Amino acid sequence: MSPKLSDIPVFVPSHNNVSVNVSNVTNATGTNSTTSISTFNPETSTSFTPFSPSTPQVQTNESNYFSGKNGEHDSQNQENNGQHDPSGQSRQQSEHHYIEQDPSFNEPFFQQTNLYPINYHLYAPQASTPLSLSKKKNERTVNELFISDHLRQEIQSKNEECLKTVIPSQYNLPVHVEQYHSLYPIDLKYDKSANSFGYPTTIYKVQSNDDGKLYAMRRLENVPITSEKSFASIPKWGSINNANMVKVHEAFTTRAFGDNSLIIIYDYHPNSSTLVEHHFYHIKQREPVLITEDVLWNYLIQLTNALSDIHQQGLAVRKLDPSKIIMTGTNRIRLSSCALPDILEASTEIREKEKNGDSAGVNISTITDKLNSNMKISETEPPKTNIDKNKLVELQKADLKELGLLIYNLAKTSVMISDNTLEPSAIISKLKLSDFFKSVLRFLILEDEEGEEKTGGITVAKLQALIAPKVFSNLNQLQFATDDMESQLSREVENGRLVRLISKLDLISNRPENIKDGSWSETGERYPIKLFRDYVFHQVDDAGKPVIDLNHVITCLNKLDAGVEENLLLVSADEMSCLIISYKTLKNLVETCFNQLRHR
Ligand SMILES: Nc1ncnc2c1ncn2[C@@H]1O[C@H](COP(=O)(O)OP(=O)(O)OP(=O)(O)O)[C@@H](O)[C@H]1O
Repeated sequence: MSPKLSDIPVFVPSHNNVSVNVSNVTNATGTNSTTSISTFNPETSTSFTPFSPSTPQVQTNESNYFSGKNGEHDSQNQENNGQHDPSGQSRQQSEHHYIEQDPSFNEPFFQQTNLYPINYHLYAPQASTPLSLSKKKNERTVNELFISDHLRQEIQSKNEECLKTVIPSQYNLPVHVEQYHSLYPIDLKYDKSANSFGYPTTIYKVQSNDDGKLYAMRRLENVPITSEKSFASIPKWGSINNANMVKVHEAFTTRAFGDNSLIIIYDYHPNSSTLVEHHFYHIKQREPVLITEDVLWNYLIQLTNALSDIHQQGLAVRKLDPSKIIMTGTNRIRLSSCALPDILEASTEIREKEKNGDSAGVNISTITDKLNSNMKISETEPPKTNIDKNKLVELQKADLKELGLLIYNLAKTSVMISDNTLEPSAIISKLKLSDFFKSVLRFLILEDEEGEEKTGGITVAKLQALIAPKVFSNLNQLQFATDDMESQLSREVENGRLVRLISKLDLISNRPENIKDGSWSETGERYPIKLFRDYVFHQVDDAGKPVIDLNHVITCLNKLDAGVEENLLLVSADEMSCLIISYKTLKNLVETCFNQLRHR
């Protein structure tokens, strides 16, 4: 049986009782009471002595005053609000406990924080199957209050990747290469394949000592670069900011690895995978992703976007290989080794000229000397690029053809082709793709010499015009994705607000330096804050089990942060004292106490 509100002994400040009508305090039985009752008034009460009569005035009958709907909780939580029940009578437990939705998860949500690897769902365990929850329209699950689990997991594992380190000596790595330190081999297979560029290649996550940021350092071993003219295109590459290209920062040679390594510094994109890894390998228990027409359109549009900027800068990619395109987020791809083919080709040309007695080259020691004196090649006066115009046009056409071949090869994986003698045109006809897509593929890879003479050949501009209708639907999806991200962000903004509030509450309550005299948290303005903290975080049910209900915590903290007029009933753990106070008053108290703390 629930007690009547009028039976509850009321907190009496040491002076100046203010009588209020408590009609807006919902009592334990859910009916409104109009009993006249004293409220706590911090302005008139500077010190508070907890009311502890020798005979408890609180009726400890079989259910206490938190046992029913009390106006502070939604209908889901009303059974979770029991504080310590001296009678020991147990009450049916709430079905909506935050933890208990997952039977395998027996620990309270904060108890697994130091386990490794990180449990990404620690912050808000996933409801077993959200679809099976029959919720009312106004009801929310815990998951809906936070950033989605999938996105959080993705961001956290990226952050984790950023923090990874190895001991340099274990991997035979230099402690630093120029201003870049904390080298971490990204490709943990540590496989130094020479397939792509003809030189063994490794890629490291590094940190710059200049700006503290992380970068990806690609190293090619033993590259015979003899002139800084090999780096002539780097400033141009560095000036390109394109969403589908990994930004190039600088290039130099170094002897830090004990050889003559060529180094290129790129933006670092944690947890990325190459298209080959993404579509053809099982990595980290992830299934290879199926290549559908939507995926192909998506790649075609993004790569066209990258080529467009690169060609406009008077450059060519020269290498459009699926192992040199990385997936840096959901459906987001980037060209990952730009500038490298330019450097290698320029250095070969220079070496050829040197062999033929041309003095265009500069000795490698000159470059290393410059590097040793901290002079970066990307910062020097850029030597003139000497790709002639006709060659550039040819290279750019080759880029588009390579793009066509890349998409064609990816598309081909979706059909079984037993006859190896089939021409590409016949294979394209067999593909289970729309006619529109097939016509774009034909345009890219089957444009014959004759057609080229008539039309001037393929260019990015022509490709852009051809795929324009698809670009708009892609744009539409992108904008939806941005909307989704924004709504996720707005939820986290709310959570950030609550973290600040919890920090304030914790800074104010139970300060160890004041425990001896008990004068800080136990009396005056701090007392209601302490009781509120217990009310939010330290409730126990009738069986003495802690009530772990995140909904209750968030609801109360939100009301406190908003400073709503609603009153709530706070009871001390020994049930000797209780008080009625509004969230608004509590909010002011928290602010006052926090400011006092700052000026102590
Ligand atoms: N800028 C970057 N930031 C973060 N990771 C990257 C970056 N560029 C590449 N990677 C990652 O580094 C790994 C190795 O890339 P790499 O380009 O060497 O591919 P690969 O398949 O090893 O090719 P190769 O056979 O040429 O060595 C891949 O997992 C790729 O996702």
